Amino acid sequence: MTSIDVRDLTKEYGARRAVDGLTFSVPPGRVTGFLGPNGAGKSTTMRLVLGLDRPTSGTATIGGRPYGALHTPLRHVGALLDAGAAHGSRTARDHLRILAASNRIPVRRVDAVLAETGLAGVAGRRVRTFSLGMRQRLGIAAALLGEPEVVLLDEPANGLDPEGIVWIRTLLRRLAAQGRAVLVSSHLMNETAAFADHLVVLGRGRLLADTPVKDFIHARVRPDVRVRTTEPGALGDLLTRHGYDASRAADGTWTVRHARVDELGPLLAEANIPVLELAAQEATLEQAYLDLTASEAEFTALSQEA
Ligand SMILES: Nc1ncnc2c1ncn2[C@@H]1O[C@H](COP(=O)(O)OP(=O)(O)OP(=O)(O)O)[C@@H](O)[C@H]1O
Repeated sequence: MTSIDVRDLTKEYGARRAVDGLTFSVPPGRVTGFLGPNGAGKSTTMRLVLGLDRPTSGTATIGGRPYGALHTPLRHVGALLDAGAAHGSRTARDHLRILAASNRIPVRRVDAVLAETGLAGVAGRRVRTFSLGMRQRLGIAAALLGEPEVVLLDEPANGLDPEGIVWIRTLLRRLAAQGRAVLVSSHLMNETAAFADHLVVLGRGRLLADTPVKDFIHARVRPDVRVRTTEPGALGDLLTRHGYDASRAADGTWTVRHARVDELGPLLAEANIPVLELAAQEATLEQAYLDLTASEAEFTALSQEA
């Protein structure tokens, strides 16, 4: 079983520290979502893991070895960094055949990944005629060609239509269930919550969080409760008396902040307030993420420096 291990990793471009003392692991059998505002260092970290750039200090290894030390790396690590990477004048099938041959991957895998990524019907078309979504699928096909134990995907949902987004979610879950280590960067918070088990969050090159998705949301955002009643005035009084922070919408619905349904329900029953609706509003990953990264966004840093 192979994992990605990043230890004290730092990368400087001139005076700019893109990655700053980063330590985390991506273990097998789960999807790790890689989040952070623009410029936080996600792509740089992935490039360092893939040996496309040299760290200033620290290490990034796959199964304990740097990428450059792997023979036939596509058989160990599959990556999608830039969907534009395929040669436009080649057909999708030829592109994959060349990759397979140079990595000693059996040619039968070409048709297997074309089928897996929904490209079998367009395999004979030149890549330059592909839409962004089709290129994205081809990049994922290339990443999966060598049945790698480790998969890194940078923004794989880019350019995909809603059906494609559901497909990628299912694919990521399946790759993890097969025991692979999967690291996926994304800007789509709630989409990330739909496929990731675990999150690594960066801000300005530093590690802000390394935690299961569920804990991340629950630790940062306390849920609200919606209450509708035939007696909104009486409900307002009751909430005030018990010290709740609540607000009433034009249609009479109350939103009670940082409350739980099972504490409000008995309170309303005791006060004989008829309930039409009592529902928890689930906190989203987006809320938790914005809360965490609000002070970390690069534009904030820039405006402080200015
Ligand atoms: N080759 C390079 N030369 C100089 N600076 C670079 C280079 N690559 C990245 N940077 C800088 O390093 C920082 C981190 O960039 P990186 O692309 O890794 O962030 P990111 O989290 O992937 O952002 P995004 O979500 O926008 O893709 C940014 O400030 C960026 O400008």
